[in-house]
Amino acid sequence: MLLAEGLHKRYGPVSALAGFDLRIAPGEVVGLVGRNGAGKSTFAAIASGLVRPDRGRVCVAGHDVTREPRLVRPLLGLAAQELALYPGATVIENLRFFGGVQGLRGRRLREEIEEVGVAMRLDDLWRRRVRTLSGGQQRRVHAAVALLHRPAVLLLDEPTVGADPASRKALLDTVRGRARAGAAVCYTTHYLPELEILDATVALAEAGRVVARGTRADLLAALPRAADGRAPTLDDLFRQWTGAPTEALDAA
Ligand SMILES: Nc1ncnc2c1ncn2[C@@H]1O[C@H](COP(=O)(O)OP(=O)(O)OP(=O)(O)O)[C@@H](O)[C@H]1O
Repeated sequence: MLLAEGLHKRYGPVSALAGFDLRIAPGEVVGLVGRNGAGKSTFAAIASGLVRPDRGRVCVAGHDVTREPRLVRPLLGLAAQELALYPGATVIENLRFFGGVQGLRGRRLREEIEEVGVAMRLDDLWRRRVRTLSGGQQRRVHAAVALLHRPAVLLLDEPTVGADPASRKALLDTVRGRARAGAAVCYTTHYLPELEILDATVALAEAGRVVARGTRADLLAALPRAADGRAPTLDDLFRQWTGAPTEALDAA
């Protein structure tokens, strides 16, 4: 379980988070959406212990991310927006290295690499150096690293950027499977149809806070019907809070 309470973070004059609260239950996928600069990546960086909040706290399974990093680290898997891989090493060398950092050894390491590699369609790429892969392929390896040790909490920040349809499906299926197995997942995206595929609940961030939170059905039920009687959609929800046109989501 992940619990973020009252997070504040400033970068000089910029307020990145201003009272950000979020709770994610085991087995739940939360789709964290919001326009550029709303604070989504800052939240992921704080929740994974990479950045300290000015105020507020994040707990994973009851442990404070800032105060108890050694306890929390094995429970977390982060695929940040920026790739963190060794470009001169092969795919399998990267997975072995990062699996080892997470404490996987021997047979368990081999089995987890095999499983995540097949699930994420990496099996043709094992011996390729990361720097020779396409952007979408690199992002797939990056997400595989986050999944490798079966963390209780997964933080995935726009993991499908640049993914072709088959790779997108592979990743979404894998994430859904991990949630069914009990992981709490925070999934950031600008592509709202992914929330349906993941059967995600929604957290909508705006100006450093979560301004709407709930199941898709509950949030949509609270919206008025359009003048033409059309049932409201997630795009309508997004537009109501951010004023941003829907096209901005797909273009992002
Ligand atoms: N390291 C940093 N230094 C200065 N400002 C930063 C830094 N990181 C984030 N910010 C600022 O904090 C605010 C929130 O940024 P953040 O990256 O968390 O937004 P986001 O919701 O993830 O956006 P996007 O959808 O573009 O990924 C923005 O105004 C951004 O410019």
